[in-house]
This record gives sequence, structure tokens and C-alpha cells, in this order.
Amino acid sequence: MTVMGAGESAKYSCARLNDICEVVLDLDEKYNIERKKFGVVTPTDINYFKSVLSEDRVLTDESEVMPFNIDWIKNCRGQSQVVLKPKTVEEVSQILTHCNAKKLAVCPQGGNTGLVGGSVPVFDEIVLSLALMNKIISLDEISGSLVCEAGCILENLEQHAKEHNLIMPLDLGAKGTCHIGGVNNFEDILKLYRSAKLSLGEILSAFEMADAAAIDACVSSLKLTNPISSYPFYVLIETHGSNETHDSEKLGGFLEQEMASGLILDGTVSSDPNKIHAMWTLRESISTAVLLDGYVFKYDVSLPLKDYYKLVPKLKQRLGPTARRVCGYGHIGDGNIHINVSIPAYDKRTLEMLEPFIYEEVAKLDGSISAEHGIGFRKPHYIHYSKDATSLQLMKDIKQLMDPNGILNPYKVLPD
Ligand SMILES: O=C(O)CC[C@@H](O)C(=O)O
Ligand SMILES: [Zn+2]
Repeated sequence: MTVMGAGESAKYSCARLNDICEVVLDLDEKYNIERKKFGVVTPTDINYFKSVLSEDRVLTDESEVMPFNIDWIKNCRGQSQVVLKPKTVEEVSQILTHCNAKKLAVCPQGGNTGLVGGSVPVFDEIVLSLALMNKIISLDEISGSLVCEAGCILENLEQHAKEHNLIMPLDLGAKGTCHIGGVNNFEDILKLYRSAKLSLGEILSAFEMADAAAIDACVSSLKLTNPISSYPFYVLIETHGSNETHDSEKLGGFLEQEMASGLILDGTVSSDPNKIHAMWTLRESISTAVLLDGYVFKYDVSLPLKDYYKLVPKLKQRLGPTARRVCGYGHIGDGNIHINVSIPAYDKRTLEMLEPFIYEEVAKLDGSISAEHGIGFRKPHYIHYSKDATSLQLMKDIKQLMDPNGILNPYKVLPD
């Protein structure tokens, strides 16, 4: 079964966003940073790349290069003039040897679905697109190990694993039985989570939450259907064990118990793939739906569960009417919350109200400033809120060892 993943929602949102989002700010303009002293690509370099790759895998035409310069949420735009599309490790190696000798900076790019500006160039770094490195090399059915190239997309891996009666452990699409419910306050969600872990144990495969503002974005902007009435908070609970009848009986029993206890006020449950798909689409479309408000500041932080939702009301209060929407949603099971703040159009004053405030608050609560989206371009200067000087030095030493000229994805992850 396929559930809308990041790639699919990206395609969908780009079509919609093209209509509403004319302004993408260049990264140096937005963040006021200076280009480092890397080499500049010359016609000789281009000829060399064409000799390594076939001509059609060296893109220099502005319109062809542009999509590789802009991230899918249209938050960041780099200024690269060359995209290279290797097909083999040997080709990558030849390109990087050349770039290293000439000190040409390189931005490796996968699906370009990143949310922190890590996947697009900042200045004129060469984009090394891994899109054509999409071969599955081997699958050991006994150990369950799959070896694949770096540009494989999850959906294809999922399909391949399925043909061998296996699933991807990162599988976002294998759904068993799914429930979406309305729960009154955040404390109830935590009680429900504890209870779900106790009652459902090993078959609990997802426990997601979204607040009313997040679901409202899907309903009002994307016209998706919310299968239950309006509540301040929603949870999506999914079970995925080896015996479907047993799993749905177990989930059914749990839901009955928690509806009687009042922790769940309303809900719908299904094992029908189409209905499950609709439930996940609602949850996984929030990210895209909020983008249609205008400009979105996206935060991806992890917090101790007792404090998981604390920042959302705090930010609402801090921003007042400046914000069009402040919403929180995410993966309770992982302790990750996505806080999205939307405003009609990009505005530096709002950015200054949000940062570093939000990271200071996360640090006070003993959380991490990056949960699952990474540090990318947007967070290196805040990494010290979550990592101490020793850890940072170790990370810098490893980077120095592997990339002594610092040509790989400069301006990202580690602060200068
Ligand atoms: O856009 C976001 O902030 C979160 C995206 C994604 O990680 C999700 O869980 O929906
Ligand atoms: Zn997420």
C-alpha cells in the first residue's frame, strides 16, 4: 500500500505553490553570508565533466539548473550554474577528485525534499544530483540486508522488499490497522500514549498527534476531509503486527476501553487500505497545507514528552496577530514535534522574534534543536544549544579528515 510520502506531497505542493509563492530569497541575501574562497567553474571544468559523464548529464542551461537551486518548500534558493548527474560510484569519484584538486565546492543532492536548506546550494556550488544512482544492488532474504545506491527512493525500496515478502524498517507505507481520534487536551494525549504502549505493546507502529490548527490547514486549504468532528487535538494510532485479525481485535479492545475512560472522545478505525490511506494523507499533508498560508517558518525539535507541546502556546502568545497560524504536530512515539508558524509573506522581524528564542526555550527544556530534519543551512549557528564544544570539535575533526578542503556542502551543519 502506498501512503503519500514526502516526494509525492512535494510534487503536489509545487504545483500549488507556483501559483502563490513568487518570492524565493537567495540564501546569501536572506542570511547575509559571504562566499568562501572556492574556485569558480570554468569552460575547461565543464569539458572535463562532459568527458566523464555523457553530455546530457551535465546541465548548464539556466532553466534546467533552476529546479536544483530551489528547495521544495521554496524557502531557499542557491545560485549554482552546473548540475552533474553521475550514474556510478566511479563517476562520482572522478568528479570529486577533480573538484577537490580545483577547490570547487559541491552540493550533493538527493530528492531535494529537505526542510532546512541542506539540499540546495548557497552560492555557485556544483550540484551533484544522485537521482540516477537509483539501483538496488542486493537483497539478502535471510539477513534482511538491502544494499542500494544513494539515490534510491523509499517507495521503490518498499516495492522491492514487498516482492520478497519483506518490509522496509523505515517503511512509511506498511499499514495494518489505523485509528484517528479526537483527544480534549494535551495531557490526555500523554495518558493515551502510555496506555497504548501498555495495551498494544509490540504491535503499536505509529502514534502521531496534530493540533486543531494543523488539521484545519488540511481541511481549509487542501479541502481534505476530517473523518471526525472538530477537537483541539487529534491522534493517529496505527498497529502493525503479524496477525491482522489479532491486531485489529487488540486495537478495537484498546479503543473501546479508552472511549469509555473518556481519553478518546470520538474516532474512526479501519483496516481498509483506502481508508487508512485517507487517514495518513490527512496527517502527512499538514506540512504542505500550511505552506499555502504564505511563508512558513518550520521547526523540528525534540522535547521530553511532558513538555512536548509547551512551545506552541508560548509562541502563539509571543507572536500574537503577526502569525497567521501556529501549529504543532508530529511523532509522539519519537518525541519529535514540528512547529510551523505561518505569516502572509517572509518578514525578517518575525524571524527575529522566533530565533534564537525557540532554540533557547528548547535548550531550557533539555530538548534537541533538530529532531529528524537535520541541521542543514538554517541551524549551524544554533547547534551549540544542543551540542557541547567537545562534540562540535569532534564533528569538525571528522569532517576535516574526510573533506580537508571543505568542498562538500559548505555553509551547512557545522558553524565556522
Ligand atoms: O513540514 C514539517 O514541518 C514536517 C514534515 C514531516 O517531517 C512531517 O512529519 O510531516
Ligand atoms: Zn516528521
